[in-house]
Amino acid sequence: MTLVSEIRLRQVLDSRGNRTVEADVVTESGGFGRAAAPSGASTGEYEAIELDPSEAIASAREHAVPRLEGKVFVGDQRDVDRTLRAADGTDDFSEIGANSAVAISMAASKAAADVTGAPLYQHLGGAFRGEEFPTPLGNVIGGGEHAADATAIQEFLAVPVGAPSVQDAVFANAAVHQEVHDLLAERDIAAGKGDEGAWAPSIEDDEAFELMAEATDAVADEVGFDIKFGLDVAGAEMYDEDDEEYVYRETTRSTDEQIEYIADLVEEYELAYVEDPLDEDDYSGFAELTEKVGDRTLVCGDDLFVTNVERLATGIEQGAGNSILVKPNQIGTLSDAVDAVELAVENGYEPVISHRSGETEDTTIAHLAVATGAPYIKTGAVGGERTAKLNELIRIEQNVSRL
Ligand SMILES: O=C(O)[C@@H](CO)OP(=O)(O)O
Ligand SMILES: [Mg+2]
Repeated sequence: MTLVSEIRLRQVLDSRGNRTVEADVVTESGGFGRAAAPSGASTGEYEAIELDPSEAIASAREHAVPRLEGKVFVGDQRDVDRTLRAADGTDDFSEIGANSAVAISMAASKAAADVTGAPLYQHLGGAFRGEEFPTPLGNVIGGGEHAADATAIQEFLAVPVGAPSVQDAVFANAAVHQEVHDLLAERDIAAGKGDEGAWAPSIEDDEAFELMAEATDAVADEVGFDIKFGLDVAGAEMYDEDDEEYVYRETTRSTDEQIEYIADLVEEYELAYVEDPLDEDDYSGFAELTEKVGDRTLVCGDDLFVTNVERLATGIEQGAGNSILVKPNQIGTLSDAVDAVELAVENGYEPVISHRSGETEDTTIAHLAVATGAPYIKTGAVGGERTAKLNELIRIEQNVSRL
């Protein structure tokens, strides 16, 4: 075991051109790891706190770095993460920032993997990992908080359920993205891209459903395996608390109507996945929808659970959802993220390891997905910061990844 000898923190750019925290961790034996914090736009109310990167760095240098350097063994991830929590001293990382915490936590894991010479997924998951791979959920049409004047539903995601390999799955999602572009062009609909590289046309959700159905069918015919699709509704972003209704482009829906609407969509389009169909406080709405369609589709909590075991435990108690989105920066450390995966799996909830809308070229989540044997990963379909993770999965599948 080797001690952390030095932690360097700096500001770098994320995919939106915003500043974010990058950490380097160096060990006494010369191991090295580097990681950067991603950042959300449709952030949940109960997420750990992201500070302005310069404040996060200053605070981490004052409170966390002195407790880690020369004191903590880099391979003891739980101790690294416990030390970050103790240095912060709050429940939500509001002192050093979840952005500093997650960058240091992930960089430490990479430094530890470097020391042992193992790929990161093996360091995190053990010698027998690397046989099971997640199905990638690929965002191909989107709007909500990720693009102005586009669909009300935040993400329409291709789900290549029948793909024989990660590589086939990743290529299929990119092909669906391309097919949607061609269908939009045929209909003379102009579209730029949203924050995650999905097409962001100014269309009603109904039309997006048609496009997704057509595009996934066309690509499935070409590749010869089944491709379904799913949604991130990002319900909390469309919920108007005063009027107690969900606000779409041209219409509004009460909670009951929203549950009915989503259940009908699951039926009509055989949706494989529905994330945040309801507001982040609505455990009972989630439970009602799960009761209706949970045997046919994944009902996933993102803003509902925020990768937090306490919130997940409440959901499990109430039967709210059957799946959890896992974003390390939402909770602050890798240990916390793994705890959420483990609690989910023990209770029959499917974990989906996820990127943020603001990303970097960091590939930690690809390794985390393989390390935990997660059945799904959500990390976009195209765009350098998205393909960084997807291409890393392809390399891991070929067993040629390092860091
Ligand atoms: O809502 C989400 O699931 C994410 C990622 O797609 O978006 P953001 O990072 O903006 O919260
Ligand atoms: Mg979401």
